[in-house]
Amino acid sequence: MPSWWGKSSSKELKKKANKESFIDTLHRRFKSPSDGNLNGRSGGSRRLCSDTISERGSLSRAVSRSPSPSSKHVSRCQSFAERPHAQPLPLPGVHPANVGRTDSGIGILTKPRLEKGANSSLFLPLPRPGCIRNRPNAPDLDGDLATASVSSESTTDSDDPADSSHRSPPATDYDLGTRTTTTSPSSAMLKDQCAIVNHSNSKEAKKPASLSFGNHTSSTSPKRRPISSHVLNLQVPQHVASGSAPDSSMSSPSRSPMRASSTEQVINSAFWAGKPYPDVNFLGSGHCSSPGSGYNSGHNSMGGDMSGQLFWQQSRGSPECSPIPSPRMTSPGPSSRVQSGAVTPIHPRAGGTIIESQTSWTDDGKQQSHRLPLPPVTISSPSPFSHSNSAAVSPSVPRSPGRAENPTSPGSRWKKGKLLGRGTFGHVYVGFNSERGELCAMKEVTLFSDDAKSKESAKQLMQEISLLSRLQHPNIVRYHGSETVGDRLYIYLEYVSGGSIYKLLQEYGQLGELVIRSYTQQILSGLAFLHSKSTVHRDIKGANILVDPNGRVKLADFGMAKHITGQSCPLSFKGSPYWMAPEVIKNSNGCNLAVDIWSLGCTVLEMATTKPPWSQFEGVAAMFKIGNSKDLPTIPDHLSDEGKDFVRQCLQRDPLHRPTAAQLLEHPFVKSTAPLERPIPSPEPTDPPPGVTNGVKAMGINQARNFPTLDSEKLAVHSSRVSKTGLLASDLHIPRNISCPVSPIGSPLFHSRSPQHLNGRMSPSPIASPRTTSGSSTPLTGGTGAIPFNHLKQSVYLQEGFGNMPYHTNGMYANGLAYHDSSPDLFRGMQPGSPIFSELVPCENDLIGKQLGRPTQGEPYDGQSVLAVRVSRQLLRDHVKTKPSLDLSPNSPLPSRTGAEETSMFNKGKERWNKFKGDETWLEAD
Ligand SMILES: Nc1ncnc2c1ncn2[C@@H]1O[C@H](COP(=O)(O)OP(=O)(O)OP(=O)(O)O)[C@@H](O)[C@H]1O
Repeated sequence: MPSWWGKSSSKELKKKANKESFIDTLHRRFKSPSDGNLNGRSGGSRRLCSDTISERGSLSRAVSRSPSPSSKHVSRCQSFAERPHAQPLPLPGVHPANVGRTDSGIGILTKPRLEKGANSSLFLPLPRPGCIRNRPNAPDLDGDLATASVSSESTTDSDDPADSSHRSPPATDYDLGTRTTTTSPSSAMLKDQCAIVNHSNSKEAKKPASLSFGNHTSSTSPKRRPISSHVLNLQVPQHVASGSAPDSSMSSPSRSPMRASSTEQVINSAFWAGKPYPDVNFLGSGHCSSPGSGYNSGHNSMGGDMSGQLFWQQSRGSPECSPIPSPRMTSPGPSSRVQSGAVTPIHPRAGGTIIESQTSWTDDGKQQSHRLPLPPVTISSPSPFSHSNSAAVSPSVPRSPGRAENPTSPGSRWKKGKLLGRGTFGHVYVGFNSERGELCAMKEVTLFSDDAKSKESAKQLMQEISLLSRLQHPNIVRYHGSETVGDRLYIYLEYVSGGSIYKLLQEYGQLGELVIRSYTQQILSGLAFLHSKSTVHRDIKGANILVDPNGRVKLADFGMAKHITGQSCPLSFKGSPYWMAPEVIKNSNGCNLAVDIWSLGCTVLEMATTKPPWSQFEGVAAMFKIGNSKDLPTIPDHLSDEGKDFVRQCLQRDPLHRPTAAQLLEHPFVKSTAPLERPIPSPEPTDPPPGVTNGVKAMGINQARNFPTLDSEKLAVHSSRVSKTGLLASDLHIPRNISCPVSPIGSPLFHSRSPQHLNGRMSPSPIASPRTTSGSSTPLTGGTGAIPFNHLKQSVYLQEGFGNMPYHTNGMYANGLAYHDSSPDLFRGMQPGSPIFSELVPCENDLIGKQLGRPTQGEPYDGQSVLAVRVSRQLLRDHVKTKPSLDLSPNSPLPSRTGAEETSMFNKGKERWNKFKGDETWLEAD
């Protein structure tokens, strides 16, 4: 055992207690009814130190033994007092060799002391430095957490992330020791700790800051800050919405070599030379989004570490862990994030490390910590997150596949796979459900409680969870649920395997305009939906936009998102510098939602050039340029006039002049955008009648369960566009490459399968047609009945069952299988108001059906069923290629057939499909 054991263990003991309280608070906040009457405060405060330590050990052991979430879990929900085998951890100062590590992993020598501590009013009798003052009347942890988001917006003391991460090791230990001597329970210890941190921060804040955002004028000399740590820690005084400084990679001293480099550059920059730009009234909460984005997921998000954001670096390599592992990601070399400690999830001591490892590692470059021994006790209990923050809040949101069988522990069904990327809060892994064969993205966050950064991170995570759980849109990454497992929080998200736009740009260079148009259109679609929910993303940039293999785009990383209640509200200093709107930098009033539009304009430029605007400037200089000049960024010549105009529209300095996302969807740059998706080959059914089942499978469970939820708001948003556009058949954009929907695979035989047939987890359709409900319809769809239907280039999504497949835009999609082909014949002739067209148009609770003269009340929509039925059967007829013969009229008979006839028809269809597939000419005869 290294010599630092004693000191470190003392620190660990204290941190453990604090962490317990912290996690307990999380549990209380997300406590499910099943958790019983968990008095968070008392429960947490009454915990004995020994219990806490013991549990920690248990957790640690559990982790090391089975890093997979699927392993037995230890829940913080259970009272430690209920754990008979809980045992204390080794005492500080005890050499590991002397710690009798039993099966329970308990250091025998530690027990008496711990018990003593436990008996002495539950506190660890650690020294308390007299220089540390307790915060008088400090609010309890609940309060802290409950107002976590507020804290950053209302507190007067900025939680400079640098403080926590850059305190000298001795001071840190001293502080930690101090906390442990408090006579309060663990929760109180956390409070004290927070007080200490705040105190520290306060002191730090009193120092001349290198840069002060806010009404306070920056008044510092860069010399006042140690280069290695604080130079780039922008001290961000709060304005209305400020407070704790963000989590901070900003404060991370060594996120990456590039950061170090950047630091030097910053030091040498004019700005840091003591010449702040007085005209730039930097205000805000100090939240500068994901520093992890900074270098890991796209950089330049302001989250504290300006060192990683002040300079645009074109070739950082893949900032994220590509599905194709890059050396950077896997190499432990100096440039790797792991080594750089770049992306510390929540707490610097957790970042960039293999949590499962008990290997000590440096903290702040000087201090070491280690994992505690692991008792054998592993207790699995429901996680508060699982209940209150999971998809359970929305019946239409699919929880993790395992939830149906094990609703209390979704994570137990997911196995952690390869690392996808790292962010501010933690690591993101592929999750695989070996029982379902499904994938997800698991964001793993280690929860710490001993500093303001952790609280801030927790706040943002909870905010992200809260928002995402209510957002269901094809262009927004899907949230499946979350849970706490031990001291880790797992957030289960839709897996978008293509990575971010940023990553694509870094790996493949600038995008072609058609791709830019498509991506932009989809981003806009997501933003329009998000804004319709009065929610602003605040961190739109390439790194936070994921792309799936089919070119579908999804907004991600809602850690900075905020629900706003009015048209405008005080703007927090959040975002990524290069993408940040002027009003955010200047804190002028404006429509909050418009900040996303500005960022979108920057993102368009990013897609066109691989760099955000003003990337030639250092970050702060760029911010000055954005916030204090009248200049517009250079728009590349190769962008079309429409593209240039689109960018100019977005980059209007007056936010009130910027079009809304819904309005921009009408911009010619994106209005006629065609989807990029390629046809999805439809596996051939092997057996006729069983082929029905095969066909269903072929469509994919994920597809079937990922249709967007029927959302009247969505319909309203899109229908409003429709109403402006007018319903002209000529506007119908039928993309090329019809795929599965017209395949005979989607024969009427499919109709007999109810949605539940897919996997028993699908919910009944709220828009099921009589045929569907009778169990005979919904061809092609496998029963999902979902139709993200875009007509007139409008995105209208209908869904039943699970929902949220990123489908959208200028294609007609049914059942997760998009009509990719501009096979106009199938739809040509459909006029607004025509029966078939009407059937394709969702009519429930939207304006479209009314405009089309369709019944809008009481008549379920099943247009896709009708269309699919007719298309399928037409394809089975002799004159398939003779498009004029296609009778898509809803009045065309749908003769009932016997099973044998259906089978025969299916076989014919299959044969014909095999003949036709791959031959697109038949669809282009006209
Ligand atoms: N749903 C997902 N599917 C695939 N990859 C993902 C997904 N979510 C995140 N990732 C990957 O993980 C990386 C980090 O994720 P994310 O940005 O959400 O974490 P974060 O902590 O919020 O980061 P940030 O520092 O940007 O706030 C991303 O850059 C991306 O590469």
